[in-house]
Amino acid sequence: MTSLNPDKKIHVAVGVIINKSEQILLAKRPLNLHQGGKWEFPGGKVELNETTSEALIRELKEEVNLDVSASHPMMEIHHDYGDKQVFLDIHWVKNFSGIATGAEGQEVLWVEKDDLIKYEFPEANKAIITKILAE
Ligand SMILES: Nc1nc2c([nH]c(=O)n2[C@H]2C[C@H](O)[C@@H](COP(=O)(O)OP(=O)(O)OP(=O)(O)O)O2)c(=O)[nH]1
Ligand SMILES: [Mg+2]
Repeated sequence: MTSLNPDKKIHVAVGVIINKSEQILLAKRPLNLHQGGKWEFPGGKVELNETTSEALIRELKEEVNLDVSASHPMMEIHHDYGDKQVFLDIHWVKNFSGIATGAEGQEVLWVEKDDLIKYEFPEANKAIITKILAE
């Protein structure tokens, strides 16, 4: 990222959503998107004048139809995919209601923490999985 192109790095709000059974919600990225076909933690781009928590509330309603009441910072990851540079601002989401559904037609799954290693994620997510398993 250079000062001449401050918008080049995409600020993404990412939610590690945990239910009462300690399972974590995964969604499959649509094939046509960047890193398509891989599993992700739901989330999306933070808009101007929006906090990460606000972006998560909006994105998790849009993407998986959950009503989030609070989220808490977990970690930040800067990653360069070559074709795209991302700043992932990852939050824990433990306070929510509703039934998770792929509101945009994507596959969604509640997964046991120990099973996370069985899924294919974008490269930047490795550190997130490590952190979840250390909890
Ligand atoms: N949501 C999410 N994005 C991730 C994860 N890991 C990872 O590298 N990313 C990257 C992939 C994308 O380059 C970027 C998310 O951007 P996106 O374009 O899908 O954001 P969005 O959901 O707001 O999509 P859009 O509707 O604005 O197009 O972050 C993850 O676990 N969850
Ligand atoms: Mg998204």
